[in-house]
Amino acid sequence: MRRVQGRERKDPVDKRTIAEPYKIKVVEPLRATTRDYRAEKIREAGYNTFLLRSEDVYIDLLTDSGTSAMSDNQWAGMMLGDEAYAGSRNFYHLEAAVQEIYGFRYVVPTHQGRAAEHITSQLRIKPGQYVPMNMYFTTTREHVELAHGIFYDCIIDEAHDPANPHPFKGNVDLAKLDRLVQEKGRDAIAYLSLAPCVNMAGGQPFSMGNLRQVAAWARRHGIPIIFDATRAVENAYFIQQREPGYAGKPVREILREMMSYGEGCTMSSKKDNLVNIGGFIATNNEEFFVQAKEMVVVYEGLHTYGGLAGRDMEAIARGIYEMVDDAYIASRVRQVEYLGSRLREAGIPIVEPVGGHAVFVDAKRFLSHLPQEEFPAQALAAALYVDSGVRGMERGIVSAGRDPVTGEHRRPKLELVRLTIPRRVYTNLHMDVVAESCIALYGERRAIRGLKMVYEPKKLRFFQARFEPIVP
Ligand SMILES: Cc1ncc(COP(=O)(O)O)c(C=O)c1O
Ligand SMILES: N[C@@H](Cc1ccc(O)cc1)C(=O)O
Repeated sequence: MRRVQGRERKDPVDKRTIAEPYKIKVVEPLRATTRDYRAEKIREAGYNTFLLRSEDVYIDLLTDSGTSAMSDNQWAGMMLGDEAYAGSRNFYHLEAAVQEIYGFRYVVPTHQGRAAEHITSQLRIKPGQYVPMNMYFTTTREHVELAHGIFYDCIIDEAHDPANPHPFKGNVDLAKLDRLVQEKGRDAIAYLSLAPCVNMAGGQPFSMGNLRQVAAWARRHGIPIIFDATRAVENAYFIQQREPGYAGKPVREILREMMSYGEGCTMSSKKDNLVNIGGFIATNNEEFFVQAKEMVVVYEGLHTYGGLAGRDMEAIARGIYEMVDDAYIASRVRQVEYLGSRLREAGIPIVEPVGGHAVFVDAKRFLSHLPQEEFPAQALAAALYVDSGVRGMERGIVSAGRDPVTGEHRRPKLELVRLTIPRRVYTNLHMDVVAESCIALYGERRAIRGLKMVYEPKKLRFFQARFEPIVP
C-alpha cells in the first residue's frame, strides 16, 4: 500500500486513491521533544499516559473522545449559540437532530456520556438487579455498580480472543442471556445495555442480524434495550461493508434501523457527534424521560441545557448531520484500518479485525516476557511515549480494576494498548510515524521492563494510578 494521505480502493479495477472528503483550514503546531525529555516526563507522570501534559505529547492517540476537529459549519454554529438559561434555540436544534437521525422522541442533554449513564443507572436499576452488557465499559459499569446493580457480560466468546477474525465480535451471545434469565429470573434484569463498536473489545461492531435476534429475545421477556450509542455510526459503517443486504445502503438508514430496536440510548457526543464536549439521553419512554428531566436539574442543569452551553448544543446538532455522511465515515474508519495494516504487515500483534476508532496492540503477545501482574500494556504505552512522543492508553488489567466483592484484580483476557484516532485530525503520515515507532519498539521489546503500582485510586484507577519500573 502506498504511504500517501489517502487510502486505496480494494476494487482491483480502480486503484485510485480516495482522499479525505475535506480540506484543512486551520492548523495547530505540534511540538517535538527529545527522548531524554520524554523519559523524564513519563517518570514524573508515574508511567501513566493520562498524567502527561498534552504539550509534551507529539501525536496524541490517547482517545477519540472530545478530540475531533470540528467543521467550519460547526464553528459557524458556535457563533449562533443562544446562551439563554431556559429554552435555548440550540436545544431545539439538538432535539430535532436526534429525533431525525437517531429516531428517538425525547432528548435530555447532559455534559457528557457518563452523566447520561449516571442518570440512567440511578433511575432504571433496582439494587441487586443485573445489567447485561456486550463487554464492560469502565464508566458504564462503574455507574451500574454505584446504583447497586451487577454487570453481566453477554458478549460472544470470540470478543475475548484478540486474534479471532470474527467480523462482528460485538455480537451478543443469546445463550448467555438465556442462562441469566433461567438462573435469576426476568425481574432480576434491569435492562440490556448494548454498545455498538464495543470499545474494550477493540472497537468491534455487532451485526444487524444479531441485533434483531437480541431485540426479539428482549421483547419476548419484556426487557428494554438501552444503547450506549457512543460509536453507533462506526458500527453502521461496518454493517454496510460486511453484512449481506446492507451494501450500498446509506449509513444514515442503517443507524436509524439499529436504533429502532432500542427503547433509547445514552450518548457521549464527544465521539461520533464530532464535538469536544456533550452528551444526551434519548428515549421513546415518556415516563423515563420525565424522571430523567427531573434528575438532570439536580446534577447537570435545566433540562434544556443539561450542563452545556447553547453553542455546544449547536455544534452537536450540526455534528449529528455530518457524522452520517457516507464519504466522511468511510474515510474515518479506513484511516484506522490503514494504521492497523501497517502494524499487521510488520508482524506486530494487534486485535483483529481492526475496529472503528482505534488500533489495539496486543501487549500480552508483544511483551510475552512480562506476566500480567507487571502491567505489560501500561509498560508498553509508557515505552511508546518515550520512543516517539506518541501517546496511547492501557486497556488491560489496570483498566479492569478490582472485583467489588472479592477485592482482587480482575484479570481480563485482553491486555491491550489502544492507539485511538481522533476524527479529522491527523493525516496518514502521522499514522506512519506511529507505525514506525511501534515497529522499532517491537525490535527492542525484550528491553521493556515491567511496572509495579505504587498508587491506586479506589475508582476508575487507570486514570490516576502511578507506577514505577521493576528493578531486576
Ligand atoms: C463506550 C463508551 N461509553 C461511555 C463513555 C463515557 O462517555 P464520556 O467520556 O463522555 O463521559 C465512553 C467514553 O468515556 C465510551 O467510550
Ligand atoms: N470514552 C473515552 C474516555 C475514557 C477513556 C477511558 C475510560 O476508561 C473511560 C473514559 C474513551 O474511550 O477514550
